[in-house]
Amino acid sequence: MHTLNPILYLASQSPRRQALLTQLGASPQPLLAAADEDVEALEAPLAGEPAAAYVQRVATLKAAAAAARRQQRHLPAGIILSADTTVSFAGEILGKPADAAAAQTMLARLSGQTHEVLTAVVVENLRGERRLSLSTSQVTLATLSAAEIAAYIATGEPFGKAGSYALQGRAAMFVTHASGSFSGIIGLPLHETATLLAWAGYSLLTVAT
Ligand SMILES: Cc1cn([C@H]2C[C@H](O)[C@@H](COP(=O)(O)OP(=O)(O)OP(=O)(O)O)O2)c(=O)[nH]c1=O
Repeated sequence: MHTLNPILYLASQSPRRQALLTQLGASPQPLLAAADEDVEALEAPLAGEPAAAYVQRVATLKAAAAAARRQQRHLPAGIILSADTTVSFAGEILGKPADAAAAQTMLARLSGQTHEVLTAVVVENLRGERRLSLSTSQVTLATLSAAEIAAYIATGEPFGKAGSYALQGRAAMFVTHASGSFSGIIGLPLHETATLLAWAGYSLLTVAT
C-alpha cells in the first residue's frame, strides 16, 4: 500500500507541530534552519504591529525561508508547511518568555483575564504558490496566586511557549474557558491545516492502492 502524496516539508523545529501533523496521518519531513541561520530575527514584532498581522507575516517569512533552504540544499520538490503562534492581550503581543522573570510578568498579566491565541499557518504548493489561514481562539485563565505562578515556572513548561503557558500541559488546570481551536492554541490549527493541504494536493484521508 502506498499513497500518491507529494513530500511534505515541515518548516518547524516544534515537536508539537510534527506530532499534530502525524495525528492527521501526514508524514512530514523536517526542513530545519542551519545553525548559522538567524531564525530568531524573523520573530521580532514591528513597532505597533497588530498580533494578527504579526503572526501572518512571520509564518509567511518562515515558509519563504524554508523554500529557499530546500532549493539551496537541492532537496526534491515538495509541499512546505509553516506556522506561527502568538498570544495577544490588551493590544500587546506576548511571545515566548526570555527568562523566568518575563514568564512571571506575562502570567501575572494573564491571570484572571481572557486573552487571544493566534496561529497563522502557511502552505506552499508544488508550484510555489502560497496560501495562509489564521486561527484565533480565546482563553480565560483563573486568578493565579504568586505562589502558583512561581511553582508553574519552576516546572520549566512556560519556556518556548507563547504567553508562557501550555494548554496541553499543566496549565490546563488554570484554564477556566477556551473557545476556538484547541490544536490552534497549541501550535497548529488542524482543520485549517487540512484544508490548506487539500488545496496543495496532499490528501489525508484517501489512501491509494
Ligand atoms: C499558548 C500556547 C502556545 N504554545 C506554543 C506553540 C508554539 O510552538 C509556541 C510559539 O512559538 P512559535 O514561534 O509559533 O513556534 P516554535 O518556535 O515553537 O517553532 P517554529 O518557529 O520552529 O515553528 O508556543 C503551546 O505549545 N501551548 C499553548 O497553550
